[in-house]
Amino acid sequence: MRVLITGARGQLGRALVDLGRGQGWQLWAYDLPEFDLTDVGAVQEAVRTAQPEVIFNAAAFTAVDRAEEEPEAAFAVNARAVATLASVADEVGALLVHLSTDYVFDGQNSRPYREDDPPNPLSVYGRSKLEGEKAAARASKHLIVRTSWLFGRGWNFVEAIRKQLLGGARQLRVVADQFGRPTYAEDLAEALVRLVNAGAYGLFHVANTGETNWAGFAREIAAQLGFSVPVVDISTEEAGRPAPRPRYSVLDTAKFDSLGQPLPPWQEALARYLRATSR
Ligand SMILES: NC(=O)C1=CN([C@@H]2O[C@H](COP(=O)(O)OP(=O)(O)OC[C@H]3O[C@@H](n4cnc5c(N)ncnc54)[C@H](OP(=O)(O)O)[C@@H]3O)[C@@H](O)[C@H]2O)C=CC1
Ligand SMILES: Cc1cn([C@H]2C[C@H](O)[C@@H](COP(=O)(O)OP(=O)(O)O[C@H]3O[C@@H](C)C(=O)[C@@H](O)[C@H]3O)O2)c(=O)[nH]c1=O
Repeated sequence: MRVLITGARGQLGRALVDLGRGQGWQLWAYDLPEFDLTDVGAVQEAVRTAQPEVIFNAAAFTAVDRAEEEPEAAFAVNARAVATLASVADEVGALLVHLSTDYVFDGQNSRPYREDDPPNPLSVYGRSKLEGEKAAARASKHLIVRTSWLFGRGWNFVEAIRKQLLGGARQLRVVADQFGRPTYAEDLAEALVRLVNAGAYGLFHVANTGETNWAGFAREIAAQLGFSVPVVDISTEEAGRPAPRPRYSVLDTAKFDSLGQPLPPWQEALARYLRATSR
């Protein structure tokens, strides 16, 4: 299969590249600085040269707090560049696989969010990703996958907690009033390939099984790393982050799960990630 991957050195991008090499794909893998998704000419040239059957767009502006200060940059990558990709995907007849986020929801639900629940993003990042979904949906062949709380090779919440623990923190203070589903990039990459191979299109929610809050996630990370450092529950207000985040953004993955196997429990996925990244 001829495959083009953007954001190839990001968490998901790396997992996709590894998976693709193992499956013998003909791969075109791009990322900053040599490839800028916001450069229309560069995107057109890359896609026209590769003539891919599938484009995985794993590139994004993912700094949620920084996006509040830099909306133009966030919208350029997360929304406008996706419109370019969608139109050039159509030109070469490629399937566009695009990633989105639980942060398109406002978190007011009391049950997990389904694909047809109305989005209402609270943050610049969430709004830019929702615009990106609309742009991706204009490609005649598209697969849009919302996921959440990703950890993979790169910078993520697990690494932020590990850094504090290794730095000798005597306690951690972590938000306990935001709920979601942690997801391992390797498992997500496999799920994307399964969806593509099954000929799926449209919108899907994909995440590891189970749900927690950030404090619960931090406790599990500390326990699996062998630290007995206490994790103190704090509120979103106490954390004082610039970007508003949904209080409850648990994704309902029944549509994906019904195609075959649900992804493994997030605790088991975390154990695999920690083994793979132990130093
Ligand atoms: N991380 C998460 O918790 C979640 C992520 N998602 C979505 O999943 C997808 C993958 O996320 P994830 O792997 O974590 O992302 P990462 O931030 O790990 O990787 C994104 C990659 O895109 C690159 N990139 C940024 N801007 C450009 C640009 N203008 N041109 C080319 N490449 C660019 C980044 O480069 P550089 O690092 O140099 O900026 C980085 O290598 C994204 O669509 C994201 O919105 C959804 C839910 C949760
Ligand atoms: C590291 C840390 C975070 N927190 C809080 C801050 C915030 O409210 C929450 C999450 O922190 P982070 O900033 O690491 O995570 P955040 O960047 O909000 O993660 C999001 O990223 C984007 C890209 C997505 O699409 C989402 O699905 C989600 O994964 O935890 C603490 O309270 N204590 C801590 O020590």
